[in-house]
Amino acid sequence: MSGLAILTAAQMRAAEQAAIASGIPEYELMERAGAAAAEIIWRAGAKRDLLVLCGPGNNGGDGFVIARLLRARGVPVRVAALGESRTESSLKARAAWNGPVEPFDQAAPATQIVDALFGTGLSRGLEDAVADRLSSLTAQASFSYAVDLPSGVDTDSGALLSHAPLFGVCIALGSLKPAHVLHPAAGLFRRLVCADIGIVASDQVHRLSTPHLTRPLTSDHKYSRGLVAVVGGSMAGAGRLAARAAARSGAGMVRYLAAAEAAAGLDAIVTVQAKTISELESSLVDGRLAAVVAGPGLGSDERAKERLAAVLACGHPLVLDADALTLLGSGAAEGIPPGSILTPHEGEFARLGFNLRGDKISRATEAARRTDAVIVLKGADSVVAAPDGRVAVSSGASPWLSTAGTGDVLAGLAAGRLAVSGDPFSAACEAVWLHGEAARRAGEAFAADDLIAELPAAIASRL
Ligand SMILES: NC(=O)C1=CN([C@@H]2O[C@H](COP(=O)(O)OP(=O)(O)OC[C@H]3O[C@@H](n4cnc5c(N)ncnc54)[C@H](O)[C@@H]3O)[C@@H](O)[C@H]2O)[C@@H](O)CC1
Ligand SMILES: Nc1ncnc2c1ncn2[C@@H]1O[C@H](COP(=O)(O)OP(=O)(O)O)[C@@H](O)[C@H]1O
Ligand SMILES: [K+]
Repeated sequence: MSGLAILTAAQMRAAEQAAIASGIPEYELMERAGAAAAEIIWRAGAKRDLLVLCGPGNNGGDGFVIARLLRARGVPVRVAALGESRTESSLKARAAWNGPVEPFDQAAPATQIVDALFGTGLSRGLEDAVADRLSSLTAQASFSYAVDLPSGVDTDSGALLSHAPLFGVCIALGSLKPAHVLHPAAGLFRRLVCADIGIVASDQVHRLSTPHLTRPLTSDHKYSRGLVAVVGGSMAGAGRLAARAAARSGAGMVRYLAAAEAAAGLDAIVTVQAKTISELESSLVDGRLAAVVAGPGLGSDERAKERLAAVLACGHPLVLDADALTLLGSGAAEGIPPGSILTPHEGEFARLGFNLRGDKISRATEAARRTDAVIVLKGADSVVAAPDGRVAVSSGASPWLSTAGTGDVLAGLAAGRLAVSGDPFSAACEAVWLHGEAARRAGEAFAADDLIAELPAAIASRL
């Protein structure tokens, strides 16, 4: 499963250098980038008047190419530059522009605006006056495009180095960058398009793509399709949400290992009384178990600790979430069975005690390496990282997911997919995608239970 590649600024520069070494001149890359962007702008805005804001580097160079090509198609184009062009290619692009260049601080608004001020070379925030003017010109335009990146964002972390407006379209050049998928930068445009300019890049880190799921075989039976156990705890509702999500994930069978007299809320789920540690231990002794979920509603007292210890000792691939992560704390680097998945949100991630700084992709990748488990670092931009360095980043999930219990649903779903395929990275990717798709189908103001009801349709859409 692989989607669009995501490259850091340094990786993008290396890929660009490799393309140049293979015989494509840098200026040719700029012409390709400008042509691809001009085509997208032409299709959206046709002959509406256009203002291109050009910065001093190659992002500005792309802007001059866009201006020239659209003017040749009959678009009334004006160009405003922020100072002189400073790179060889941008000087060439500027020289090829056959119209006037206005000073940036005096440019009048236009129906369409192109932000080609800064891209991957931005090293610090824009000056306030520049950021304010960019925002004001963008707000006054009906069509707005950010070339490569909205000016003011940090390419590798998605942080805002200065304030930036909301753009209609962001035109990523050559490949995606982390700022296209990580918040807050990923929230600065309504639509993202990636223009192919002939750069070849590894997709070790990529945008989460739509999964290809398979139907059960005629030879399948409930155990071959995957047996999931959900470890119940003191807050039974959370465990039941996980169990019911697992039951609608495509897995063959779900057992709910109850800590109290409570059924799982779906007759198809087999409730096993596992109040005592020895009951829990013996219910986990089953070679057919393909995935065990623990954490949702587990609790944080001594009993919960003992239950978690029994789970960690069982040897089956685990999905650990919520209280299990909090109880693990800094013990997460040891003792997690192979093939497991951890699904922390940022708060739980911090409690795992890795003391990692930096962008979300790097932190999740390092945590996956240290735990030898797949990490799903959740949020509006969920990062799925495998110990071998593969990463998939999901963006664009419904903000309505920020409601209680949706994480429990994700944990059960991940366990179900893990039981089906046995591959923790693809299982986690499938779960995050299906979770997002179920949310899209559930619409607005849904409860976590409603999300579960949408899972079969979400799965059906990918068969
Ligand atoms: N990497 C590639 O493969 C390609 C890159 N292209 C374009 O080139 C861009 C990168 O170009 P550059 O590396 O020249 O960088 P940028 O054009 O993003 O800007 C860097 C320039 O701005 C200055 N600068 C940085 N932060 C500033 C600030 N806050 N205020 C004032 N000046 C500041 C720097 O000193 C440098 O001169 C990409 O985003 C893309 O648009 C395309 O031309 C084609 C291919
Ligand atoms: N603003 C948001 N936009 C998109 N998805 C979100 C947002 N906030 C949370 N989510 C998703 O919702 C789920 C919440 O999980 P979690 O925080 O563990 O909640 P709970 O513990 O209540 O189940 C995660 O899958 C997360 O990625
Ligand atoms: K830009």
